[in-house]
Amino acid sequence: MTYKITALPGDGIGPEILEGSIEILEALAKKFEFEYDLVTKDFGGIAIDKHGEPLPPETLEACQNSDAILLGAVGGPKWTNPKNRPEHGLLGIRKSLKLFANIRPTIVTEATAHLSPLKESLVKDTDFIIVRELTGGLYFGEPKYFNENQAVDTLTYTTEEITRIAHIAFKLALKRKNVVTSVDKENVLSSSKLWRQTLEQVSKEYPDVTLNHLLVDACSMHLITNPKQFDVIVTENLFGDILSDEASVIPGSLGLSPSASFGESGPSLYEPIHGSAPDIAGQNKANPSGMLLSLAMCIRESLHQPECAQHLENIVFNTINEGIATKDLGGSYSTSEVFEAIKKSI
Ligand SMILES: NC(=O)C1=CN([C@@H]2O[C@H](COP(=O)(O)OP(=O)(O)OC[C@H]3O[C@@H](n4cnc5c(N)ncnc54)[C@H](O)[C@@H]3O)[C@@H](O)[C@H]2O)C=CC1
Ligand SMILES: CC(C)CC(=O)C(=O)O
Ligand SMILES: [Mg+2]
Repeated sequence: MTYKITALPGDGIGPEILEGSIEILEALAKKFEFEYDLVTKDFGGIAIDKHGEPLPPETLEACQNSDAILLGAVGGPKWTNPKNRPEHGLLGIRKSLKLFANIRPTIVTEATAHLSPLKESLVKDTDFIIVRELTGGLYFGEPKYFNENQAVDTLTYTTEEITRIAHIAFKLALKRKNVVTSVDKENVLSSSKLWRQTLEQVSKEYPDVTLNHLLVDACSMHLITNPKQFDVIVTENLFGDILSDEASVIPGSLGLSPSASFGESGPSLYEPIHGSAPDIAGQNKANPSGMLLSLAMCIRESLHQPECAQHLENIVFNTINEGIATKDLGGSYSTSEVFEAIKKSI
């Protein structure tokens, strides 16, 4: 079977980390003897410049006809029109492909604990997954507008939206340590009251899984003071966005954290959790690890090559442990030097 992949490099450091990762995929496919067809499409700010919109129909169609999508990052100071921003393309693709479940893992082994700015003893053996609801909540709620005197965003969740993401979290926990921590703001938000109530309801179908609840403000503290307590964290769109950037500090850098987004069916999307990093774009300084670990998730989940995925993950961490790392991890290597070292290891 030849899998179809659409690559969306996007803006800023997006092309820098995705183009090198595509070369790594080529090398891995040769070694592990599998085939794929890859097309690259305009997306984000570059698509606004070339086609007048961040998610042109041709790009969406290519994604819809793919098994997997690899995405760099979008956005930047050049595109500030509130009605036509690169970020709208990102929300658009997630909604159009119904990618409601965003999986963001945080893993720290004995070998990688030294990379964290936090105490090694505190982070060693951390292994949790944030399951972020990705197509509801504040980013999508209507009405949404701003004028001179007032701005409105709407936070809406339905029982159906909460139920389907809850099932993802519980099923994941069954394959892990059987603990789900649901994060909300139930003390003040109506949507969080429904969230908590629905999580309790769904939990009845998973008697072997323990369900805990945390308010989001306290969770943000627990995450970096005792990250080992978590197994699966499930939360709504905005909280998951914020908590996952915070969680990226635990293994060492925002540039290290991967993600995968799934729907009920259709293509899945793989992207690092960081943005286009305009402050370092074009300088060959970006850490490509988050992109490469997202590629590994793609190879495992969409290309069904678990050995290859494991091989890539091992190489990414071995390379860093050999000291071949970018500045965000305390190293002095460029993006292209890291890619070269990884290619050699394959
Ligand atoms: N999935 C996406 O495409 C996302 C896009 N964005 C967009 O990206 C743009 C920039 O947003 P920021 O708030 O600056 O967030 P950012 O995630 O792009 O950068 C935050 C900080 O982390 C650093 N950083 C990020 N990725 C890195 C990497 N791979 N290696 C080394 N350092 C890295 C940056 O240099 C910066 O100092 C905005 O337009 C934002 O809307 C933000 C988050 C996600
Ligand atoms: C445009 C934002 C919602 C992107 C982002 O920060 C994310 O998905 O992590
Ligand atoms: Mg984010």
